[in-house]
Formats: sequence, C-alpha cells, structure tokens
Amino acid sequence: MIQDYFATGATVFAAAIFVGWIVSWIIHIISILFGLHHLYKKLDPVIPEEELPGVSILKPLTGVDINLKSNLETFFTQKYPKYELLFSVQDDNDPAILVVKSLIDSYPKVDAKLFIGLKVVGPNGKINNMVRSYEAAKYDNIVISDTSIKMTPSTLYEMVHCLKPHVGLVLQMPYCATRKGFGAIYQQVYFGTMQARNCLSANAVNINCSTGMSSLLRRDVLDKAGGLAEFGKYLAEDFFIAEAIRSQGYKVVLSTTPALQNSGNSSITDFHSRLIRWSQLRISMVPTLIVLEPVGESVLLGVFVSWAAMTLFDVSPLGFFMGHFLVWFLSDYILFRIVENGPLPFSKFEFLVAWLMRELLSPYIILSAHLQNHVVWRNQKYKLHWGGKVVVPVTSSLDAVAVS
Ligand SMILES: CCCCCCCC/C=C\CCCCCCCC(=O)N[C@@H](CO)[C@H](O)/C=C/CCCCCCCCCCCCC
Ligand SMILES: O=c1ccn([C@@H]2O[C@H](COP(=O)(O)OP(=O)(O)O[C@H]3OC[C@@H](O)[C@H](O)[C@H]3O)[C@@H](O)[C@H]2O)c(=O)[nH]1
Repeated sequence: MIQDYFATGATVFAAAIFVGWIVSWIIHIISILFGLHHLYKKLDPVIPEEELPGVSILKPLTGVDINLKSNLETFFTQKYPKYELLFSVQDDNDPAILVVKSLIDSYPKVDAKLFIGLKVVGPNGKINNMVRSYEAAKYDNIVISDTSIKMTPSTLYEMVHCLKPHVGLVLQMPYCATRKGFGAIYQQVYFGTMQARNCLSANAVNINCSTGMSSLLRRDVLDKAGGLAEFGKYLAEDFFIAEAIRSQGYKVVLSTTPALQNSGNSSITDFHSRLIRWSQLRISMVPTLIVLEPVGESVLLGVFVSWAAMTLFDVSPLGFFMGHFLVWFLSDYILFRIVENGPLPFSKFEFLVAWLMRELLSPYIILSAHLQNHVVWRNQKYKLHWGGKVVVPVTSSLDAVAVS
C-alpha cells in the first residue's frame, strides 16, 4: 500500500520533470527562432536624416581601463545627425576625466559635456552619477550606456529605428566584443548562450528581462514615473525602469544588434562576482527564479530528467543524460552563431571548453548568490530586501562625495 503510494508519487514527480524539460526545449527553440528573425535584420524603411529625433546619450563613468578611450571614441563617431554626449564621473580624482577631456578636444564638432560629482538620490551609485546629466539633457530621447560599451557607427541609428510609437524602451541585448584571452572567451560564450537564450525567449513572449547596460528610452514616459531619480532607491534600476514603462502601456523591445561589452578587464573572478550580484538581484525581485534558475541549467535539469526518463520509460539514465547534454551543446552552438552573426571568433575547442566550464560552474554561481547575505557592487556593500525594493548601503562613501 505504502509502496504503491510512493510509486505513484514518483511517477507524478517524474512526469512533472519531463514536462519542465520539454518547456526548456521550447525556450531553446523560441530563442533560436526569435534570434534568427530579429537580430541583424534589415531596417526598412530607411529613416531620412531630417526625421531622426535628437538623442542625449548618458555615459556614467567610474575609473579607467585599457579600452576606455577607444570605447568612448566610438560614441564620437556615430553616423547620426543630432545627438549629445553627457559624460559623468562621481569623483573629481577619477582618471576618466582626462580621457573624456582629451576626446572632447579631439572632436570639437561633437556636442559633448562632462559632469563631475554626484547627486545622491538613493543607494544606486549609477543613478546618482547620472542624475545631473539626465536633468541637463536637451533631447526627448535618452540613451543610457555603461562605461564598457563600444558602439559600431550605426548602433544609435539602429536603436532609434526600433523606437516605434508604441515602444517606450529599446534594449540592446548584452553581448561582448571579441577580445583576447580565455576570460574574454568565457564571457562571450556566457552572453552568447545562456544569457541570450533567456533574454531572447523572454522578449519574444513579453517577459521583462531587462539589462540596462545600453538602452534607449522616452524621457516623457520616464518622467511620468518620477524621472530617473525615482529609481535611485533600487539596485536593479534597469528592471524597475522597464516595469514602469510597461505599466504605462508601452512595449519594451530589443534592438536589432546586441550591446558590445568591451571592458579592458576580462578577469573570470570579477565576472563571477558580477554574475553572483545579478543572480542576487533577480532572486530578490522574481523569487520564482530560486527554483527556475537551477532547473533551467543543463546539468541539474539533465540529472533530474535522466532519473525521470528511467522512472517513466526504463531507459539508461547515463545514456539519456549524455544525449540531453549533447543536444543542449549543439543548440547553444547554433544560438551563439546567430548572436555572433557569423562563424566563431575563436576555435571550436575554445568554445567547447568555455561552454563546459560555464555549464559546470553554474551551480557554484547560484549557490554563492544564496549564501552571500549582502550584495557587492563597485566596492560598496548593500543589504538587499525581498522585492528588490529597499536597498541600504552597508558601507558607503556616498556622503563623503561632494557635487561640483
Ligand atoms: C523547466 C525549465 C524552466 C526554465 C525557466 C527559465 C529560467 C530562467 C533562468 C535564468 C534567468 C536568467 C535571466 C538572465 C537575464 C537577466 C540579466 C540580469 O540579471 N540583469 C540584471 C542586471 O542588469 C537586472 O537587474 C535584472 C533583471 C531581471 C530579470 C528577470 C528575469 C526573468 C527571466 C525569465 C526568463 C524566462 C524565459 C522564458 C521564456 C518563455
Ligand atoms: O557606483 C557606481 C556604480 C556603477 N556606475 C556605472 O554604472 C555602470 C554599470 O556598472 P558596472 O559595470 O559595475 O555593472 P554591471 O555591468 O553589472 O551593470 C549592470 O547591472 C546593474 C545595473 O544597474 C546596470 O544597469 C547594469 O548595466 C557603469 O557605467 C559604471 O560606471 C556608477 O556610475 N557608479
């Protein structure tokens, strides 16, 4: 009797896992199809220069790395008729000041300004750094672009092209420029596989999966939600900005080209810290991800579904796992090629090693996110509350920084 009860329970549980597994393949398929349909598509019709709206580009900077100058230079060379560049640094000793000043001198025809010092509106350092440039922006369309982003000459045009009347926010899907070294390959494989799968499929079905490293938004819509300063109280301001725009009936869409992160730092340890921080943010804002994130990973899902396959169909769990893992790899390879829009920029062997490392280390990232009781972002520690709504700096240098 008790044995029957457990046998039925196990069968039901195995069936539920199997359904989850099928859902995960639907996500793979959606991301591949949406990526093929949307990324790098031809932008028709061409918008004549005189109809292109003005754009204010906010660049919050913190520090310098070896790629900063060349990355920032790509903003001075946009093929776009009407835009301004508003750089900001929070500290008047920041070496980024010299880099920005030298670029402003080299491109006197580009409308560019530098703001030094922050205005504290909440715990989010990025927002504090940008509030003054946001207030000074002269155009109705705002691009927020993180320090490590590199643009191609047509990036701004592509983003504006996606800003149709019903669209309030255009996001560039996170990806990476090709850089040297295994750390860089590892990051590129992460953004071209796991991150791209979730980002593309979520956007295809209208789920908020925003990342604020390169985005274009309508200023009047953001102002109706309280303006940029309103979001200084959140650490994941990108998620809440997207929510506020969606709640006004506007769509959030992906630009046709991904964001090219090109930081001079490709340390794997620093990258893991960033992934752990992002995972902490996601868990606090969307708690269902506590369960979904681990079971959305190839290894854990593979272990569960192999047991389920054995229970339901009496097949070899090892054979099933190997098949599952191989098809997952092939699917990720196809998606990566779509995101990259061409052949691998490194060898197949490097792709394989980086992919295996990413898949096998994902439980470590997820566990670390759960085990740390504070969030670390740019040398500051924050205590993050459920809902992601209240963030208190545990150690803060904010009070000490003056606005100039
Ligand atoms: C049985 C299998 C079910 C699998 C379900 C899928 C599990 C999703 C797993 C991981 C989500 C990863 C999302 C990665 C992108 C987020 C990047 C990020 O963390 N950005 C932060 C910093 O910029 C930002 O503040 C946070 C944004 C919140 C994102 C909320 C994510 C919801 C994503 C759900 C995706 C599911 C897609 C399903 C589509 C059918
Ligand atoms: O205290 C800070 C922290 C960050 N920043 C700026 O904010 C941008 C993003 O910072 P990082 O590169 O450290 O962080 P991430 O790439 O992980 O950012 C990502 O996650 C956090 C979100 O708020 C961001 O919108 C998103 O892009 C950079 O331009 C950085 O210069 C500040 O100006 N001040």
